[in-house]
Amino acid sequence: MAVKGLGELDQELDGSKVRVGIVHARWNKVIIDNLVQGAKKRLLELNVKEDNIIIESVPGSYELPLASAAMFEKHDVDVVIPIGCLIKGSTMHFEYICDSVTNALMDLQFKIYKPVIFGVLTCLTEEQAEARAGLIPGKMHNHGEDWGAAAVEMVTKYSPHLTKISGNK
Ligand SMILES: Nc1c(NC[C@H](O)[C@H](O)[C@H](O)CO)[nH]c(=O)[nH]c1=O
Ligand SMILES: CC(=O)[C@@H](O)COP(=O)(O)O
Repeated sequence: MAVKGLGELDQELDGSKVRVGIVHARWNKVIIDNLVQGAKKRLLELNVKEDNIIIESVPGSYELPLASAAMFEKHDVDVVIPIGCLIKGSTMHFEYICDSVTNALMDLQFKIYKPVIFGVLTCLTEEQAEARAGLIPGKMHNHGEDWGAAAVEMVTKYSPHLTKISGNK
């Protein structure tokens, strides 16, 4: 039995009223395309309406935090799934972007009290990224699917309980 993964849900999820923003980087496009497609597939399976899934792109993962913040205002979404794929090169570029993007996405949640999913792969090799995008048959599943499910779960379970602390309606 697989140890990794989201595990079983503890309640049924219905995304029929949930609006989701997906903002994805264009770096490492083959990986990104599959991750976005996996996230969208899972959202539709959880009854999110196609019209309520708004997808935009940015150049690279470094641009994801600001664009994620803007998605809430621009499209009035309940949750954003920023999707990126960072692959280690030969400089410290990878480490700085991994660290700053991760922190910025976490911080964003506590500025606006709305869920921001962590849809960023931080891989040491292209093969690691391909496996996590479900591109190597029999190896790993498409992690985009997990991010779609996490988005609906976070809105369903927690968004209604963040109104007092945030002042959001
Ligand atoms: N090396 C990767 C990048 N680099 C680009 C930056 O994210 C950014 O777009 C640029 O520095 C302009 O601000 N982005 C990825 O998403 N993945 C990488 O592996
Ligand atoms: C996008 C860059 O700035 C690039 O030079 C970083 O190089 P590397 O990915 O090999 O660390």
